[in-house]
Amino acid sequence: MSGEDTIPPREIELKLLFAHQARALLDRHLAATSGDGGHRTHLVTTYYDSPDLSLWHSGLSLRIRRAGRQRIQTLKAVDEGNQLALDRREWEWVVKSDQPDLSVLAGTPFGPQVTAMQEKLAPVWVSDVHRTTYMVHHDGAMVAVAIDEGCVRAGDACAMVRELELEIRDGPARSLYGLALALQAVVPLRLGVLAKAERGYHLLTGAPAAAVRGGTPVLDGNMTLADGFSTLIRSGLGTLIRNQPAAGAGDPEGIHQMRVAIRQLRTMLQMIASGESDHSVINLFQSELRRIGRGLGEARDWDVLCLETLPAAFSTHGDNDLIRMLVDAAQAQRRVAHQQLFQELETPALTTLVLSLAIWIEEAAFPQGAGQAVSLSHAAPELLDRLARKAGRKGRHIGELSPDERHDLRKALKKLRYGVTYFSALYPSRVVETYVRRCRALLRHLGENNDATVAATLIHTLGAAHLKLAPVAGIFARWNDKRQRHALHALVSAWKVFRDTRPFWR
Ligand SMILES: O=P(O)(O)OP(=O)(O)OP(=O)(O)O
Repeated sequence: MSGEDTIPPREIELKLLFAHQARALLDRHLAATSGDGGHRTHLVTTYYDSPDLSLWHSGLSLRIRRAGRQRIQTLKAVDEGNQLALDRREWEWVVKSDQPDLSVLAGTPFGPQVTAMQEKLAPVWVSDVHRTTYMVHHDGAMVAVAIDEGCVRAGDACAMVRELELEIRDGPARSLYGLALALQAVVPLRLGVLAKAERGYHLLTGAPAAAVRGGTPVLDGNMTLADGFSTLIRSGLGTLIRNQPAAGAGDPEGIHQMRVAIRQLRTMLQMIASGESDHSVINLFQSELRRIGRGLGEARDWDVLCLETLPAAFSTHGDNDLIRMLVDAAQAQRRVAHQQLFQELETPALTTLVLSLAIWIEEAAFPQGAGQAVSLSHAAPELLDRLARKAGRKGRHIGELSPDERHDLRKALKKLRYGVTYFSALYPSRVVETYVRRCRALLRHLGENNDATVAATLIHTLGAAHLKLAPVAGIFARWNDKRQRHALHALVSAWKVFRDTRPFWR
């Protein structure tokens, strides 16, 4: 590739993780599929940056790779998208030494920025992998399938690498998903999202994998409804998978973001289903999303109790043995919920679901019937009306709703808020903002209510398992009832304001 290209060269690849014992089977399968024994190389790649890692912080990685006698310098602009596959701008040059040659960067948009740091650049981490590459034809595409085994090193720290990289060489990028799913049928695989440079960064700094907030893709009113749904689902799948490392490390925000992504995906599938007569495929996706969402939900409930509710409930009580016992018992249950979640995330089920959903939308298995070909701006009012009507129905007699009915209202309102946010670019921002602000206020009070209801159930479970905790569970119950009464009061007022807000899409 040349640094002079006006269209930046891109690298689009999907990473998959596999277990050690799957290696031999993978090689046999790929050798049979590609019709050759694979090409083996030993790649030692040194990444360069300044002591304060400014290249990394500005989304760049600069490296020199030794493969045999050859040295290749690569500049990659870190993927900022939110898709399943990593999609990065990449420039490569053959160079003569192990020192970066910055003169060649002049043809890239980052030349001046990197050159200004010339004096400061030094090796920061190294990836050392044995790679076997197979060229595989799949569904009209040519894909380089590389099996990498080795490690990433930073100082004395080292992390094992065992991954499969599927890189599109020719043909549509969506073929990566189909190939990944085909390989998934041969050996259990899990989607991986950390580039080797990212692993080096975590090793060097000790920073854990961070949660990623799912952005809302901006939709254009001229897009078809089907394209709008595809864009949203792609983005939801990206958020789901990209939070897996943080969630798998027990980061509450990673777990939270995965749960939010599941809810959003379910909302979109429900919107798609509303225009279709055959729901069988959508129902399958929904039930798997619901199942995985349940594990995330349980872990999230214990997180909220331990990290927010209990500290707030006992903030004025000082040190007390029974309170400590209650907190310890809650923490123990939280660990159990996390363990169950980690086990689930270690299975290939999430990867299978995500790849199948990606294929379903990319390969137009995605339903195009019942008005999905109309423009978004044409379809949005009807869709939003439907969501608003449902929320309106569930909010009637708000002051008298049971906890379950309030929960239903909360779910309906969340769907409405997602819908409003997705289509917000189609309307003037001022009117959208007022509507969203009021909807959010309502959801906040419903959330407080829900937290109180969930907390009461969880504390009841702990109290039943440890009878000694009865007095402290009683103190908690009084505090919890009081905050729930406040939240209910605020909810009724917020509902009246929201109910009188004009739907901006009409
Ligand atoms: O060989 P590449 O360019 O795919 O790069 P890599 O060493 O596999 O690193 P990354 O994890 O960034 O794809």
